[in-house]
Amino acid sequence: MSIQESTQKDRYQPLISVVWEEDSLKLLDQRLLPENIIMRKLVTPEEVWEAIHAMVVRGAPAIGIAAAYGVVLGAKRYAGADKLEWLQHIHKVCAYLATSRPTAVNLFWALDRMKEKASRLAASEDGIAGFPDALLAEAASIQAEDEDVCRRIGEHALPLFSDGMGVLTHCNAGGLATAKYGTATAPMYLAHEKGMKLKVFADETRPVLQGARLTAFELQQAGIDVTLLCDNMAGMVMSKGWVQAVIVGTDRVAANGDVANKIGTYSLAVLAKAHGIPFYVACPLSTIDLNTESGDLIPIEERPEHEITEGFGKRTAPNGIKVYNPAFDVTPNEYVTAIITEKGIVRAPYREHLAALFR
Ligand SMILES: CSC[C@@H](O)[C@@H](O)C(=O)COP(=O)(O)O
Repeated sequence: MSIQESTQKDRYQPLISVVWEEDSLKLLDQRLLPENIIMRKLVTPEEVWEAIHAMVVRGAPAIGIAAAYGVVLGAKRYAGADKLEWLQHIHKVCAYLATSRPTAVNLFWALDRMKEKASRLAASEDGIAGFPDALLAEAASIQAEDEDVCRRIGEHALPLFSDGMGVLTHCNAGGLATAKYGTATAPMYLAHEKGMKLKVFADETRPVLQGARLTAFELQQAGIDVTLLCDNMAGMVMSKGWVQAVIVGTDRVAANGDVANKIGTYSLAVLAKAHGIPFYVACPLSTIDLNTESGDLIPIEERPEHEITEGFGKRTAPNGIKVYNPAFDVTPNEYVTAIITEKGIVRAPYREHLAALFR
């Protein structure tokens, strides 16, 4: 991957993870946070593929946004004048970007949207010269809409919280994973804006540490009360009565309400149920996949073993040890108290109520 680096000298807040600037895509390298704030400049779809695969950009909505801009970069390569050929070229670029990560359905959703836009352009009377700009406008809309959607998720979720509540979250479903606000963190930001004080507990989130490196970082930067926990401390903290709600994001919700999210989410949901604590999932409609009937059909990414054996930059396991490293797990719908979307709060029976959101 040939990625050019440019360092942001001044810290700004909130950090925006995906930026289109001067005909190129700039991604905040989330692997390097919180120590280094580095934007990487990408100019080809291959670089975007690698950035998604290597988790330079991560989090379901941000992956979708980055991929949409990847299609724009791919479109620039077509030099011919044949509309059908151009459309075939766009389909090829989309099919390629779709192989970068398997679980977050937002990736496929965003690529489908780019393909639909390309089909409309190809069928129009417009000249092919204007197509790249039209595709860029579509990618920019995906990003702008995500910011609005996340804010609306926050507005719907806010009444579930009250001053002084302890709220536990896992992984990073924050501003860094979206255009802004995040999904699970949106009510935290909105509560903060309104002067409501929540006590947030952020799970460290082994093995990649999105909770420690990203959630703890972005909430702390925003001035929100956040306490970092190792994943195996959640039960103890719940048993002390410090947590009144769990809220997480998701990479894909199946038609029956089963939820795929960062590995460790399922254990949290079971713990929450055992302690009588509501377990909320916050996501945009673009994360709900009615074409996947149930959670067991969601493709779960397996990641390299070094994330576990050398996760802290130092070998912490014997050489040659067998390793299992699924990046996500599936929480069965019976553990999910509610799913909070931009269209409102959905409760069981999920199959019926999720389908109604799309009518
Ligand atoms: C709003 S982001 C929702 C999910 O994508 C998030 O919770 C998550 O599991 C991200 O996993 P990651 O592997 O870091 O991409």
